[in-house]
Amino acid sequence: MFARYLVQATAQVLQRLLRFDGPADITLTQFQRENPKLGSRDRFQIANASFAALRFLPLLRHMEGLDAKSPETKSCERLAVLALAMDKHGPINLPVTAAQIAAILQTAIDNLPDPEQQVWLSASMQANAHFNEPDTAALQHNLPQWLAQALQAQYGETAFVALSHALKQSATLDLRANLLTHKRNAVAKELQEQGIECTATPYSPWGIRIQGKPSLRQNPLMNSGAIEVQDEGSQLLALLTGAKRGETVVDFCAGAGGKTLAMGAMMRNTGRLYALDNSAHRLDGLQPRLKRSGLSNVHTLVLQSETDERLSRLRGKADRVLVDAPCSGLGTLRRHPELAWRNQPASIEALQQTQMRILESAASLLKPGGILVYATCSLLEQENEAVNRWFTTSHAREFAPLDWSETLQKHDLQGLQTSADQTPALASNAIMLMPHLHHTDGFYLARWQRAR
Ligand SMILES: C[S@@+](CC[C@H](N)C(=O)[O-])C[C@H]1O[C@@H](n2cnc3c(N)ncnc32)[C@H](O)[C@@H]1O
Repeated sequence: MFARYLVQATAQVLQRLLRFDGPADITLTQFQRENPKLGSRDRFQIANASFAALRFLPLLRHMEGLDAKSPETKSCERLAVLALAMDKHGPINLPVTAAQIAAILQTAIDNLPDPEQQVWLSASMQANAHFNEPDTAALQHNLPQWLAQALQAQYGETAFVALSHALKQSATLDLRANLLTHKRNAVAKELQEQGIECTATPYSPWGIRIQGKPSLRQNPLMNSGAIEVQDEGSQLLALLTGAKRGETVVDFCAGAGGKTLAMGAMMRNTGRLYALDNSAHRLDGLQPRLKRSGLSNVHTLVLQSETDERLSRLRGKADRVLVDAPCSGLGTLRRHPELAWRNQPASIEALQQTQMRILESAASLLKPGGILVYATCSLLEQENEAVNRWFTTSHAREFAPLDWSETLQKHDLQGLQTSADQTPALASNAIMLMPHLHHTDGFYLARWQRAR
């Protein structure tokens, strides 16, 4: 049976999450901090149920929504019961069937702390017995209509179904071994000796995939800088920049430095690596990680804007520039399911303008022959291929699109190349990492070389 306090706590979290005014993981951490008496099992259940609710919101609303006029608190309690039941029921197989819905509702009935709710749940069960599968596209993909339409048009029906299913799964916990100071095998062995099951990631030469979600916060390997939590896709993005010893490399949108740290290790702590961002708060997050990493070749700079005049010092100097652009983050729905609901078509248009402005300024930092990499964790053509086309056309005299085949071959990563039935046809200088194909977050990468 679900304890009454557990339903209430989950409902309180949902009430905050459904305002869609911030990242879900931060809201959840904040709630946990405010409620220190919750045990670790409760925290785990609340987190799982809340994420299930964000992933399957239309489905839960459909199951709950027979009495749509119920006040917000009551509605959140109902959603909490359903989300806890969904989590207890186990993975949802898409397409959702009437039998699956009935099983979730039955789990809810069987575990109710409050018998009053049985009336509502029984009514829901009866109504859902007439659930008409072909009429419920939105309940199958559980995405906002505008987003589902955009992805369907871009990827085609088969790939869209596989992709939307993959986006509903919870992401694996991936680590990057810090090859500056450690060997991947040695780190993996130490984790195993601690009782943490893990394997090497399929593509990244630095990656370790953990089974389950053990807490690593106090782990000595973390404290010593031997490991960083980083999705395999992010690791590959850093790898594919090709950063080398002795080079001048700019990470234009460094944030808390996930890719900066990986590129610093690739450069073997030589050369100069600039970590830039317009958010001081995000760059602050890099400092403790830098300390642990053993890197001393990183220089951070908080930008006023992408055209900050202090950038003139770097103009024409860089061998490589990475633009890990601010984007919708729709490729990361496995870990940030709220982004499906926080983004809107108008916000995508605004993002595209920012992406172009940043790319324009970042390109000016390259020396002749230097390489520019543009990346997003978006799945939308507007933030990816459209920006690529714009840059290629508007800078045709100075920047040549550079395809990826040589680099993929060098790292034995030909498996990353997708065919036209898996992703939309991509420009010759672009590749995508996809949750349903590569089991990473979704990433788009394009690159160009500056004329010599
Ligand atoms: C996708 S995130 C980068 C993530 C980071 N590279 C990592 O690996 O953790 C995009 C970053 O771009 C930064 N940003 C947004 N607008 C910017 C601008 N105009 N100039 C520079 N950075 C900007 C954001 O603060 C954010 O940290």
